[in-house]
Amino acid sequence: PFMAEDRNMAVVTCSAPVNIAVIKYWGKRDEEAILPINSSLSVTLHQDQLKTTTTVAVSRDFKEDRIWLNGTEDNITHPRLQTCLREIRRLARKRRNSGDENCNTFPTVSYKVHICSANNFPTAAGLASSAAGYACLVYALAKLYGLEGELSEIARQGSGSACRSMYGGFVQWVMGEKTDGSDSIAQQIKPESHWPELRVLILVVSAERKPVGSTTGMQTSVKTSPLLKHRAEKIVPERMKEMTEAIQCRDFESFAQITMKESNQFHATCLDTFPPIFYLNNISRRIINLVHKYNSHHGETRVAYTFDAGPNAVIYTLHQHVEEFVEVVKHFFPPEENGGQFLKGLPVKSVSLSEQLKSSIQTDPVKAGIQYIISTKVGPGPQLMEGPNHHLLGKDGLPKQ
Ligand SMILES: Nc1ncnc2c1ncn2[C@@H]1O[C@H](COP(=O)(O)OP(=O)(O)OP(=O)(O)O)[C@@H](O)[C@H]1O
Ligand SMILES: C[C@@](O)(CCOP(=O)(O)OP(=O)(O)O)CC(=O)O
Repeated sequence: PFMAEDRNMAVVTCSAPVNIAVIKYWGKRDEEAILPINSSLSVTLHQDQLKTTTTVAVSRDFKEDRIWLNGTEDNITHPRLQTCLREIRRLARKRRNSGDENCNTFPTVSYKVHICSANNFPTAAGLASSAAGYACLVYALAKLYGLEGELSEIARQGSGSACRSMYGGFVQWVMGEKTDGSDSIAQQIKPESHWPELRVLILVVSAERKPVGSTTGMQTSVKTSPLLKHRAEKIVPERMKEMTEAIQCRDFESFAQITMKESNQFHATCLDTFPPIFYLNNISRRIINLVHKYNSHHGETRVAYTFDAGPNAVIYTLHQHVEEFVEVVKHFFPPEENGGQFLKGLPVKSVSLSEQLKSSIQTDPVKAGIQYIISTKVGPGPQLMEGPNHHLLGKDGLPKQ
């Protein structure tokens, strides 16, 4: 039903979400297969605000495999991209050879593939584009060839964190122990409907490209940081259990505490790396202080921060606290007058702040310290997008427009 047969072309379009880890993945035990030194856990964000869309097409007319990313042709020989293509084709061949009669409804593996992908958020903003990107690619190719079963193992080989974007809601990536990586897979802990009050705010601090990418950064950390080793062996196993329990019980206090401690320890291992890696900047550190002062003013943990390999903050909170916290952010990081829309995503009403709250936070406002906020929530996993209007490739197999 999802294949528009046109000039012998089969085409499928899918979308996939971003995920933000609350137990961080940092460090590999196998670079080639992308096997981590510890398990990790993340929240899948809603695709209404952030998503990758990918169209894949095969045709006997295509002369070679090609890929377009955000409008421009990219290098198809990228090793991780090649691995994902190879693994999907291997599965498709295996199914064909097994004599499955359904497989005649799906295209033959020998045709070349055209891939066209776009992120609806700035790739340069440092918002986990590789996770949504590889999850989307693997999911779309699997739909094209009619493949089912464990696909997170393939997405993992595109980018480690991508395996977690293969599911919605609350997802763990079990590190596994086998050398072939077949047990290093993602699993959903709870679906997106489990904790409807949970909200996510992304405070975009800087749109610059990061100085050290995740892949090389974690390589250096594995080689040089004794703290990372201790963390992987002793701390993460314990925190995985506590975090899973906090999510199951919708215990925001514990969820928030572990999330912040995890972020801080991840950045501590970056500082323990030699030479050290700095992902946080002065604005990031001001956000951390602001969150702690805000929580202590209220005498309970209402918001939690987490930072990945960049200065942008991701805030987890509950819906009843969103309006006040966004107002606090606006007050202490007043937007540029003509800086464009400050709040994107789910609507947030303006409220007034008490003088007491303002004075208990007690820091100097930093104008334009935060560029904009994306307001979103927990969301589902990858989706098949039906209907030809969604396709990013035209009938000629080339990007539209
Ligand atoms: N839509 C996409 N489809 C396929 N690959 C993508 C897509 N978007 C990004 N990528 C791949 O991911 C790379 C960017 O990944 P990189 O790790 O540098 O940044 P990031 O994903 O934003 O951050 P991080 O992975 O550290 O959280 C791109 O160069 C490209 O190879
Ligand atoms: C800080 C992180 O976001 C690191 C993500 O690293 P990547 O998945 O981008 O790394 P590669 O496996 O080398 O592609 C933490 C996390 O998402 O768990």
